[in-house]
Amino acid sequence: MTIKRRKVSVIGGGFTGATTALMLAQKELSDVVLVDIPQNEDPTKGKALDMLEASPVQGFDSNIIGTSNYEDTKDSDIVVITAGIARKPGMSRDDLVQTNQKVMKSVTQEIVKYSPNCYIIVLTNPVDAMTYTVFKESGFPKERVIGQSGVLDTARFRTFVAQELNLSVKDVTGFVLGGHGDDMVPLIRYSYAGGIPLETLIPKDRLDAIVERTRKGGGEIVGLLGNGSAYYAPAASLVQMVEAILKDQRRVIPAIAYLEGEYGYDGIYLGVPTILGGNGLEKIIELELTEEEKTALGQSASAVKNVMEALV
Ligand SMILES: NC(=O)c1ccc[n+]([C@@H]2O[C@H](COP(=O)([O-])OP(=O)(O)OC[C@H]3O[C@@H](n4cnc5c(N)ncnc54)[C@H](O)[C@@H]3O)[C@@H](O)[C@H]2O)c1
Ligand SMILES: O=C(O)C[C@H](O)C(=O)O
Repeated sequence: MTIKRRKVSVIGGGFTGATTALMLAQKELSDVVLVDIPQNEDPTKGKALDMLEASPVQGFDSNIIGTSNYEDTKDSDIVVITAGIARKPGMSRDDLVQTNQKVMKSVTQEIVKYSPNCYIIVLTNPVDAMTYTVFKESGFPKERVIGQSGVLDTARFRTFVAQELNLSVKDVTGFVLGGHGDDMVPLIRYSYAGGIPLETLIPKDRLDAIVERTRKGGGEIVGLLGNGSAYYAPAASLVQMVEAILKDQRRVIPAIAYLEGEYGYDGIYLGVPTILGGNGLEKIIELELTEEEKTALGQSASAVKNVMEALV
């Protein structure tokens, strides 16, 4: 019996795509195929070769190639989509919808052609609506098409809480519900430091400030970078999701999932707590929400629905 190496293709070889490829290889999760448009083929090959040349120093054995030929993605276990444009200062994620919808449709057709059994994880913004676009275009079951936002938004929240309390980030847990926009809903009631509820450790006004900073976390980085958006923490977030599926970890991870009645929503993709494992999105965890939390989630869902109405 031959044991096959795992293969992850990353579509879009820009900041998030290239960083994701490197992090996947550094963890030896799979071989990696980094795909960009034909005009960028040489720089994409160059990035992949440069990463590969880091492997003897760092001691990882994953292969990495750069390409614009989708045949190279054949039989991928997981395909991550980071292709498209990113926002610049003064723009919202929703301003990207028209351009990126077209990109989602074309790359999905190629993905499906060569890897009809893969799992797809979407990063491209506006990510809730782009995940929906990929779901429709692929014809895949909902368990195999998910989007990334919650791991990143939660990571930002955990970072700010750890800074506030001067504690290890490892001891801080939390999670964020809803769409990946400024109306996202960090759930304080379910957030802890070493098992101790945050509400008992941080005064309300400070917690409110942390929630607000989390909501605007993407914009804070866009403002600082000046010519693009975050990529290190987004790439790390994608890698956590890929790892949960490839290793069948059954981790509780906030992901953008297709809702069919859960939380009172039907036919939209929205960030919710899920179980990710070898079968992709194995379960959506439904929590009892307070009236205030339901209202906040409703606002976030309305923002996602508004973007979905702009889809063609
Ligand atoms: N969901 C999230 O949490 C999250 C986090 C970070 C970034 N993003 C989004 O991810 C996307 C990528 O961000 P980035 O910083 O990597 O941008 P980037 O501009 O650095 O890279 C995008 C790459 O996609 C390529 N591309 C464009 N059209 C393509 C196509 N048809 N096929 C293949 N490749 C194509 C471009 O040539 C470019 O190299 C943006 O939409 C950004 O908003 C989302
Ligand atoms: O903010 C952006 O445009 C990119 C990404 O969605 C993020 O949250 O960092």
